[in-house]
Amino acid sequence: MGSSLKSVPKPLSSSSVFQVPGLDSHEIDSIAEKTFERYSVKTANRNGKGIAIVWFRNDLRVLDNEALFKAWVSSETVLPVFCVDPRLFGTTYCFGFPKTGALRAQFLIECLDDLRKNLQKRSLNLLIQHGKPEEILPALAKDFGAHTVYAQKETCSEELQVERMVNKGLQQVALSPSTNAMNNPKLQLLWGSTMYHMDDLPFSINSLPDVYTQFRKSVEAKCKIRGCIKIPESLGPPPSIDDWGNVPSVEQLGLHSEKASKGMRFSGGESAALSRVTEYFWNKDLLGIYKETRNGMLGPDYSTKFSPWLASGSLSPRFIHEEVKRYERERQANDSTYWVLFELIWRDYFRFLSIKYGSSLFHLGGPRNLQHKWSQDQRLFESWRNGCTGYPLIDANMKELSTTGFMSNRGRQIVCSFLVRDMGIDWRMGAEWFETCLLDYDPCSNYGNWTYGAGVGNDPREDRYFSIPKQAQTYDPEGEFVAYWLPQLQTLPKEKRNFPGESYMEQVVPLKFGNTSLHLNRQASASRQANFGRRQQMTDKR
Ligand SMILES: Cc1cc2nc3c(=O)[nH]c(=O)nc-3n(C[C@H](O)[C@H](O)[C@H](O)COP(=O)(O)OP(=O)(O)OC[C@H]3O[C@@H](n4cnc5c(N)ncnc54)[C@H](O)[C@@H]3O)c2cc1C
Ligand SMILES: Nc1ncnc2c1ncn2[C@@H]1O[C@H](COP(=O)(O)OP(=O)(O)OP(=O)(O)O)[C@@H](O)[C@H]1O
Repeated sequence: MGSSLKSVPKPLSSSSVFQVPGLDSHEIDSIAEKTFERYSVKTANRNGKGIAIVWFRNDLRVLDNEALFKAWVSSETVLPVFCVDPRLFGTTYCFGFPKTGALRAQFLIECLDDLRKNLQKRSLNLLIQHGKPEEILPALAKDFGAHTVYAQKETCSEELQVERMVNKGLQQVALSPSTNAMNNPKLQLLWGSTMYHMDDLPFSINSLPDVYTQFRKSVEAKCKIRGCIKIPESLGPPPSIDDWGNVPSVEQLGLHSEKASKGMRFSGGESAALSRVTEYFWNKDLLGIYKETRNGMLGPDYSTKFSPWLASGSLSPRFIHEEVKRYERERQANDSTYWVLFELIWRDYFRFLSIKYGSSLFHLGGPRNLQHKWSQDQRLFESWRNGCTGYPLIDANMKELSTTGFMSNRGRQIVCSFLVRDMGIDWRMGAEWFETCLLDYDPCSNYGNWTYGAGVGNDPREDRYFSIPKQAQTYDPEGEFVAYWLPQLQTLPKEKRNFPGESYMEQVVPLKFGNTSLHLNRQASASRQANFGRRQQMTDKR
């Protein structure tokens, strides 16, 4: 990587906001319309009876949604439901941060608006109810006499617990004396979140390789990525419902509305997701240089920015795969076009790891159950969280996170390493703060990457130290990124912006391996490696 970082257009002014995708609402509607047309079928075999419910979770899309398609095939009427679960707006497990920050709540609201609109175009609607799925779904199944509730399968314990309770609630419907003898509703969970289908893996989940490369090579050699599920032009008729419920406002979710005042502002929803794919692959033709730009930090175009839509399920990874293949046929195939799939396989891998390792992904010792003395020093943690550590590269990244709900992959690795290695802070504090803020929060990718960053993940080789001076020199050599987020650095000469000395703020901790020159870092590192109780590498590759 290093100096070969190719650049893409970057923000010019430090107060500009970049809408992602950067298209107006007419263009977005038109791209969504055309994509839906390509993925629509005029007729499909519908042979079911009665009513089926679709319980939308993290699959807020119409295209390539197996739960929606199966519900349609197996019924005469589909009832699509989203439950605004109050637990999602509570607090994180250990440290009591908001479970969903205002920026992600806003993104979710836009996803729901768009999902409703796209269902309405296909003669359906979205019922929005406030409350717990285990209370809402059995009540609806009973009232409508539904035979099945279809939903996308999740893998982490909080979601699994809800699945169990919904299942139990549905069983009780069948036992209730007032229930029609025919009404015995079932919960049918379908796999849908990954690019490679779980049923197609060449090994059982318990035998999932602990080394990513082994996993990747094996699935690439032995599995085929399934095609997207096409959608019937009409999903109607809709059930007869007087009040379909309103999409909530941020305030109704108990949060204060926030909008990114600078940096990127993402538009939620499937239409925006499909438009971002078109913008990045086709309009701007950036897919062909992705591998050379992906380690950037500034602006919307150094990487795909698909993650917020993938996390909410507004975008199917199989759709991205089909678009990559189409681009390779129609434009060019090179390392960059492959590399987007390579990264999506990382995403799949973390999802499958969450099944193999269960709750240990969230525990301090991680999947390897390593014991290490961690600090929970509040002052240090807050300086990290608020972007006041005295290290511009850390502070700029943390300000981007709280202002926009996004941070580059490079930034995430650097701030994670700093919190864990240089500050020695309990990694779960960082992971929970990410859980609050990230638009793309996904328990598997978030906690999976944090356990790797903290050196407690399943693969001991993913145990890395990121040297801030080296990262700054390599990935922000002219200090453009730090000056964008920390305008007080703009007047400094470019080479000083990441190393401002006393003209910036005091550094809250010294770096574990020194912070003056790379040469010194390497010398110092040799003598201090033992501190962490295991081997740490001065490598940047990922
Ligand atoms: C500490 C830490 C926490 C993270 N938390 C999350 C999270 O909660 N949700 C999330 O989606 N990603 C997370 N990531 C992974 C990665 O940083 C983001 O997926 C990526 O920055 C999103 O930007 P992009 O869509 O432009 O990515 P691109 O570079 O364009 O990559 C394309 C897609 O590949 C996937 N991908 C890329 N890198 C990774 C990775 N390391 N792990 C898993 N999937 C990857 C994402 O789905 C991404 O959208 C985390 C990484 C770190 C180091
Ligand atoms: N989707 C999720 N997002 C965030 N955290 C999650 C998610 N799913 C599970 N967790 C976390 O996983 C952890 C383990 O949950 P679980 O109730 O299974 O714990 P456990 O194995 O009994 O652990 P313990 O005894 O330490 O509480 C909790 O911290 C829980 O909040």
